[in-house]
Amino acid sequence: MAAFEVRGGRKLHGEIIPQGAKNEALQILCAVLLSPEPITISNVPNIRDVNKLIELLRDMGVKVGRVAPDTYVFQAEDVRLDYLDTPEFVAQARELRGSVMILGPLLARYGRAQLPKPGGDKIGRRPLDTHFVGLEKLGAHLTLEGTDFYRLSVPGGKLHGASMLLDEASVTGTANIVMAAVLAQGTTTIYNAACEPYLQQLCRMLVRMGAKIQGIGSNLLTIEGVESLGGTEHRMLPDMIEIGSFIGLAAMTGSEITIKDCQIPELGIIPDTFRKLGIHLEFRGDDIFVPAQEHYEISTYLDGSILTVSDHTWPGFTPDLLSIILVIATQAKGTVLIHQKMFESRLFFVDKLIDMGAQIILCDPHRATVIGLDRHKQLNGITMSSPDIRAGVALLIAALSAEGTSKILNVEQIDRGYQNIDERLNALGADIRRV
Ligand SMILES: CC(=O)N[C@H]1[C@@H](OP(=O)(O)OP(=O)(O)OC[C@H]2O[C@@H](n3ccc(=O)[nH]c3=O)[C@H](O)[C@@H]2O)O[C@H](CO)[C@@H](O)[C@@H]1O
Ligand SMILES: C=C(OP(=O)(O)O)C(=O)O
Repeated sequence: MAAFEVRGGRKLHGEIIPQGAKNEALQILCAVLLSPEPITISNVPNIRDVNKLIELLRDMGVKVGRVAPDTYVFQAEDVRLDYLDTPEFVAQARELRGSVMILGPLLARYGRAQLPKPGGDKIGRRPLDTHFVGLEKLGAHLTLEGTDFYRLSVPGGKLHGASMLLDEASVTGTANIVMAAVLAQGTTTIYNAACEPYLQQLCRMLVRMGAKIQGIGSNLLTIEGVESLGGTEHRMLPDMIEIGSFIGLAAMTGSEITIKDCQIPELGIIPDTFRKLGIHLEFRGDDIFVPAQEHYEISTYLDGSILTVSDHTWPGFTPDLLSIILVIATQAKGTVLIHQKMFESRLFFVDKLIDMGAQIILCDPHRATVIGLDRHKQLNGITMSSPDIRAGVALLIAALSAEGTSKILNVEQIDRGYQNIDERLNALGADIRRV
């Protein structure tokens, strides 16, 4: 297990370029299974989860060529369905959440698919029912083996369009159903579809491949199935969670940082949510400039009551940035209630922040009240372990702002989603050693 040794208390300075988006990449990579023609994808982040999915696709028979450090060409001409029966496949698919999105494309193109319960962050229950109910509505037949192996087949070989109202706007669930519906016979309508930018990116890529999708960006998608899809080129958006993490890092360490090429219109309410914590952000063209701020003050509601920051499906605030919001609130002036509605085990990492000296009350698994220290007292460096990808980065931010040295164990969690984070932050003046 790798660890980071972090000497805190340094001011960072300079420019940083966000990586391509992890959660977009996982959708887009699965979509290459839909066509026998070459698909070129650029701005691919070099991170564990993405590399594992690329390896999985290669092992399934997809031709993979790396034509530049961040650009790959994929061609799924001969997919080896027999690979799905091997223990190697099961082990690979279990390692990341994104593997679940091979189901839709495989069913649409080959009429069969299977998967063990996928991996990803252990942050509470992560049901897949929306995926399966949607695929069943399109005509797939699901067989469950135990509670953690799913086999799907399509009697007659071809999916059929259907109308459906999803019980929740699941991101990967919507992606799976869309990828199945684009090659189904007839028309599919998906109401209560997730509509976040990465899903819009997926839909736009599918349209360039020949799919017929209407309503992109809304929660009502209408898809007219086509016979086959062709190749295309696609460029990944910058990772909005990384952008938010850098904003948080700058605020917490009192540093001046410019985050380059953010595609600001795609960030939704993320910038304004940071502003509610009193963090100044300036848009300079497509860059976000975060000035060094000695103090930042959490706003209240108009009637003076304590602010709540909570997650919601897009266009609400993403759950993946709540851990970052929570950590930066520990050094703000004022109080905020963090309400993580979607996941029930994502706030337990606050114990580590409390050990570092932060003032936090974990009210219940979903809610934590943070009473900001307003820098009257710095956090203390400690040894801690990274429980999940976003808590891991929140702890890294805490360690970079803390007095003394911290050790963060289990940084593989951070490596799942942040590209060379130690080197990139050291280039801004941080002192992080991988040990
Ligand atoms: C690989 C990938 O893309 N992972 C992201 C994806 O996961 P993923 O697609 O797995 O997450 P889902 O959107 O399915 O659901 C997230 C959680 O929220 C709950 N839920 C969801 C929708 C809803 O309307 N109500 C509700 O309560 C679900 O039960 C689940 O517990 O989306 C999540 C929610 O943005 C992000 O945290 C993950 O980083
Ligand atoms: C929860 C996350 O990832 P995954 O769904 O891959 O576990 C995340 O990216 O914050």
